[in-house]
Amino acid sequence: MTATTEAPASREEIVLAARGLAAGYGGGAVVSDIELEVRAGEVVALLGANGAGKTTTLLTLAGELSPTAGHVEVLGDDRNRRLHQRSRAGLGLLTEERCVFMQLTGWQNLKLGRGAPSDALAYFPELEPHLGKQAGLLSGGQQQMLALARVLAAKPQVLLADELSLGLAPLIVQRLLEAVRRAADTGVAVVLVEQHVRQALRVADTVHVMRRGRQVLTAPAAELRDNPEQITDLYVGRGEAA
Ligand SMILES: Nc1ncnc2c1ncn2[C@@H]1O[C@H](COP(=O)(O)OP(=O)(O)OP(=O)(O)O)[C@@H](O)[C@H]1O
Repeated sequence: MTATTEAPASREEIVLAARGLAAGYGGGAVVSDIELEVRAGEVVALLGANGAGKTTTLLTLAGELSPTAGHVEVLGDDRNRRLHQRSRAGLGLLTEERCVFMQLTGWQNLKLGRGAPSDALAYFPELEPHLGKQAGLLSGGQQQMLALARVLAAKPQVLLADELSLGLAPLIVQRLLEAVRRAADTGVAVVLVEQHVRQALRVADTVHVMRRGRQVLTAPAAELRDNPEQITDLYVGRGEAA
């Protein structure tokens, strides 16, 4: 759930940052030395092979996990806040599990959000004819659109999205990522964890590639679009600076 209690951030303002961040499970760090800045209107993609530490990083940015070192700043607040507190301040999170109430209808799902259903439908008008159905009976793509629409309708200042595209057809992935880009173009700061490298490069401004819990490349997406293999090489350690 999200809320918008802060004044909207101006472009170029850093609204989310990780400084020397380390985090993990049960006291041990599985990600370390994470340095990241996200400005209003910017889409930052976290890429990397399975197990590289993308989700762990995202959950720590959200406040689901506490840092074991370093800190996260959200909208100027560098205290170790929990997810519900960051949500109240204007952070929206979509986790890998589809954030949809399967027993409720599409409409009920939208009404449970903090934003207006009409704002949600402005992102995905194709959902409208299906909103009377129980969400559990919608397709995977429709469920994901519903989840993203509900979060975006709440007008978050920061959106963290983990593998929106998991198991979905390329055209749906494109739709979802285009909506994320549109939201960023209205000023939302976005961090996107994505497996589809080419699709991510199309919408991202900045890319961080992770390997074994560390950043191995930070670069403007535009520099990588013609050579996405450079990224997947890094997944397996090829092309990494010695
Ligand atoms: N709940 C957990 N408890 C213990 N270890 C975990 C937990 N979740 C993830 N890990 C471990 O942390 C490391 C990083 O996992 P993480 O999910 O952050 O990677 P990822 O890059 O998001 O991978 P994927 O693309 O497969 O989701 C992995 O070694 C993983 O096994």
